[in-house]
Amino acid sequence: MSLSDKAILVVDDNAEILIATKMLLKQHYKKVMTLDNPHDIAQAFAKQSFSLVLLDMNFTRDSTSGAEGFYWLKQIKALDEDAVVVLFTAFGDMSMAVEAIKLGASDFVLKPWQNEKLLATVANCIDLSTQRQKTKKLNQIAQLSLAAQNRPFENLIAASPAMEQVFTTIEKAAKTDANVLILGESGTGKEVIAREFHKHSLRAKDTFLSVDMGTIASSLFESELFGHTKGAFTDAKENKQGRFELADMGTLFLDEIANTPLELQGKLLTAIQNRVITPVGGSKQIEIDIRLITATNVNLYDRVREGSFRQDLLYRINTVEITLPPLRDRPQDIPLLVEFYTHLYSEKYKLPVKSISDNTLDELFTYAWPGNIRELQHLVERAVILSDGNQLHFQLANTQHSEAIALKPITYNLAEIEQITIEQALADFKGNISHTAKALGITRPSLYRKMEKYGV
Ligand SMILES: Nc1ncnc2c1ncn2[C@@H]1O[C@H](COP(=O)(O)OP(=O)(O)OP(=O)(O)O)[C@@H](O)[C@H]1O
Repeated sequence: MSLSDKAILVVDDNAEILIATKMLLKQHYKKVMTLDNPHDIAQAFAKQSFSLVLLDMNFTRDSTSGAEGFYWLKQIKALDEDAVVVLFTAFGDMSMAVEAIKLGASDFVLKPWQNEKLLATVANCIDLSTQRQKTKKLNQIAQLSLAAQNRPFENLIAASPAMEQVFTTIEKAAKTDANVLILGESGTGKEVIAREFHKHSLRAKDTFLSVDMGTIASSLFESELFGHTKGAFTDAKENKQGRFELADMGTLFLDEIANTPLELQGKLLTAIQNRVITPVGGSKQIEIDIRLITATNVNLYDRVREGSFRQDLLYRINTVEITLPPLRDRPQDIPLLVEFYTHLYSEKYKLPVKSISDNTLDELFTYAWPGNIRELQHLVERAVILSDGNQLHFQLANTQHSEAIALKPITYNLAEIEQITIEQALADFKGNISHTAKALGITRPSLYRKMEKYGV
């Protein structure tokens, strides 16, 4: 029989009772600690958490009132409001039992005890403690409205070669616990890809917890990530688990990692490196088992050079690094995304599914998509609602491929520029002559002639 690793604390002033309970419990539980002086309880709690405390009711000689037991029970609850305490007494009666339960004890055991009965009570109470922890964690996750987001993501549209590469990386790395850093412009689908990693990982059945580091007030960073104990600061009315603890056994996704204040980056690094955290106001270290995925739309390497992001942290989080291409570099995905979102929003708003003209599609191919897929999604939604007739019309901002605007031509020779543009367009449209010709604003025969002329 394998021993449970739940920790139990036994507090009794009678040395024989401590020896007997320890011998009995040690057959089933790896960690059994005994104390003959209740004044040492706080010190023991500062060092580790206990799944159960067996507590005597009377410590002073000839005392039978149980008042001491009640006092120490309250002290334990003040140290850890979730502590599961079972009271022991040789002089127990029903009124004492009721009083103890009212004060937060989980059960009551009369001395002398029967071994089987004591073991059954301990096992039940430990189950209760585990259940209580789980419920608390689920409630907190639900409060963060993350439970709903925990469903697998089904709407992943991608057929471009650039995205194929991303999928190959996911296939290779998802089942390892390697830290993943996802880079890419805003709206390119970094969170979608993080969820995809989780969905294909060995932790898929556990929580995927997403934290937007850009929205946490800097004063609350530490407590949001690592939790706090009751009274750690003015508003800390009760113990609260941080996101690292809530994501235990699952995946923690830290979005906008570049927003982590420099003074907290060291603590983050220690937590990731040692897999332990210390809640604010607490002294106990808590072990955590998470898979870490981070994302950012800024250049972290530049941030390291500027001194606003720690290099050691970067090298800790980027074991696997993925750069998501902007939408303008994956034109093959545009028609698929438009079609997907057209159906989605037509259904949502109970409107007929409209088609898209070739001209409009051309406009979408040459558009720069500064907001990437998020922008496309919103534009399609608006077009589904507002377009007259049976075709979709898009209200595009006045931007063209940013590279075309941003980059100076590498040559001023018009023929060379034409050749480079044709080669680039052919690569973008994966050799599709119709789409390339449309994007270039020429006919298919004209494109063939030019390809022949330049030997493309
Ligand atoms: N491949 C895809 N197929 C369908 N929809 C997608 C795809 N990728 C992203 N989206 C949608 O685009 C929107 C933006 O995606 P997401 O939030 O993952 O981007 P992000 O890169 O994390 O953005 P930010 O940097 O602003 O946090 C979401 O509504 C998401 O559902």
